[in-house]
This record gives sequence, C-alpha cells and structure tokens, in this order.
Amino acid sequence: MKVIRCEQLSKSYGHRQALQQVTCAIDGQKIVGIIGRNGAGKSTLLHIFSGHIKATNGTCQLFDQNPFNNIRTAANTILIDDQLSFSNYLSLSDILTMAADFYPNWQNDLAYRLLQYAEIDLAVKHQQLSKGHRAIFNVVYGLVARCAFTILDEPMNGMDEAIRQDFYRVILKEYIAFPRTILIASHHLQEMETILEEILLLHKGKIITHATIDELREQLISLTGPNEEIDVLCAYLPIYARKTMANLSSIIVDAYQLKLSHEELQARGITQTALSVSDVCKYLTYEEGSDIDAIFD
Ligand SMILES: Nc1ncnc2c1ncn2[C@@H]1O[C@H](COP(=O)(O)OP(=O)(O)OP(=O)(O)O)[C@@H](O)[C@H]1O
Repeated sequence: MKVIRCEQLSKSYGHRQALQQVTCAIDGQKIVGIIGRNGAGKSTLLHIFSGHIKATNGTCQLFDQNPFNNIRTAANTILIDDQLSFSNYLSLSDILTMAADFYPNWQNDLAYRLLQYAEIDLAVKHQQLSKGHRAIFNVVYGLVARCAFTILDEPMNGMDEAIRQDFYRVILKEYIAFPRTILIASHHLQEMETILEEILLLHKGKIITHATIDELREQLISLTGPNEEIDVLCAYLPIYARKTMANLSSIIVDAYQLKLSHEELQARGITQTALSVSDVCKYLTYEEGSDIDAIFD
C-alpha cells in the first residue's frame, strides 16, 4: 500500500530553507522514526505530510492525493505535537466524547483505561494539565483515534522516564492491535529504537538516509588501534570522526567500504566495535568542528 510519496520537496520560510529537494516514499503499515538534529526539518516535513502546510516546491502524495487542505486525506490522518490544543470550555472527558463522534475507529474504553493508569483527572481542562500529563493525553488521543496515517511529533516530551518506557509499549501494542503507518519524530532514538522498523534521517533539510534499523546499525563501525595503522586506513576511507589519545586513535568509518577482514584488522592491532543506531545517526550528521570540547580548548 502506497502511503506517502514525495518528490523534490522544498520548503522555505522567507530566506530560510527548512527542506531541500526531499524525495522519499513510505509504504505499508510500519513504525518509522523521523530522526535528525534540532532544526533538521522534521516538523516541517511532518506538517507537509499531514496537509497542515504547503511545500514551496515539489510534490507530496498521501494515499495518492495531495494532502494540503484535503478533507479526504485529513479523515485518515492525525498529527499529534505539543501545539495540540482544545477549547478551554471542554473538560478532558468532553474532548474524548467529541472525538468518539469524529473518528470512526475511536477506542473510548482504551482511552479511559490509559488515562486512568496515568492518573489523569478527566474533569480538568487540557490547559490545566502538567506538561507530562498533557503529553500523555495527546499520545493517547493520537493512538486511540486509530487513523491509518498517524504522526507523533516529539510525543514523549515532558514525560518522565518510566512513563516514556510505558508509552513506547503502548504505541507498539496499539500498532499490533490495529496496524497502521505511524511516523514518530523524536530525539530519544535510543529508547524507542526497539519499536521502529525504519528510520528517515534528516540533516539540514535533506534526507541523509532512509533505511531499516538493521541496515543502519551495520552502516558504520568504530575502529581503534595504533595511530600509524589508523593513518593508513584514513588515507583511503572516508572518516566520519576521529579521536586520538597518546598513540591510540579511534575512527568511525563506513563498514561497507572497509575491505579488511576481522583477522587482517587484528593483525594490525585494530579492534572493531559496533555502534548503536543512535550513534550511527549522530555520526552520519556529524560535522567537522562540531566537537563541543573544542569550545573549551
Ligand atoms: N514558521 C516558521 N517560520 C520560520 N522558520 C521556521 C518556521 N518553522 C520552522 N522554521 C525553520 O525551519 C527549520 C526547520 O525547522 P523544523 O521545526 O522543521 O526542524 P525540526 O527538525 O523539527 O527541529 P527540532 O528538532 O528542533 O524541533 C529551522 O531552521 C526553523 O528555524
């Protein structure tokens, strides 16, 4: 099933280019992480996907239609972010009742059970909730609506660590109960990696990579060994980062371009270490001079 397709998508805010010629496709029911550093363009891309804003150039198709101001795609889409707001005349319980009339797949019992678990008082107004409770309410709202295209933009912001762990499980369980396409933009990649199938990595408005979690995990590798041996590798391999301490250096390289076997590396006194998916994303968006320690040197 084609869900989202975009080609040569660009978005400018005045002179600021938030997205530059983004081409990507997401098909089928899966949970995809939208990852990137601050200002990478994640929210902008998600707002274009949801039809809330219009691209400056390029095309975007959601379920084969342009989502911008499109009532048909909007009926199958929900975007949850920290800007979500409701009338101050409504209690949380009123909001749930109204949503049940609006979303055909709405799961009211589940909403009540999850909010009770989080000890959220349904008599209060949305604006009266603490930051963490508001985030919980929003995620619950976004999940129990069971829209075919569900977008969660920084859904866990403000939640404490224990409840974040709970809600990653909630997302996964809800996905299993009612498979759909879920996009999650987050800076907490390490904690949510286990529920993701794919990652779309953005950097400065461009897509750096779109790959499965397993492909990403294998993409980069860390090598540590004597300076002179590492220098030899640096001469022919693109290096993502290098740290030297006394006569030992560590480098991050593309695992697919490293033509040496484990035994050959060992013979040169070089050890290899796998990286976490989160570290791979960090190094793929690493830039020369972006070492915080350099500020203090
Ligand atoms: N309404 C706006 N007006 C002007 N510039 C904007 C607007 N929204 C976003 N931008 C700019 O577009 C760029 C991308 O912003 P965006 O919010 O999409 O990034 P992000 O990856 O979601 O960032 P973060 O992780 O910090 O939330 C940034 O440079 C931002 O300043």
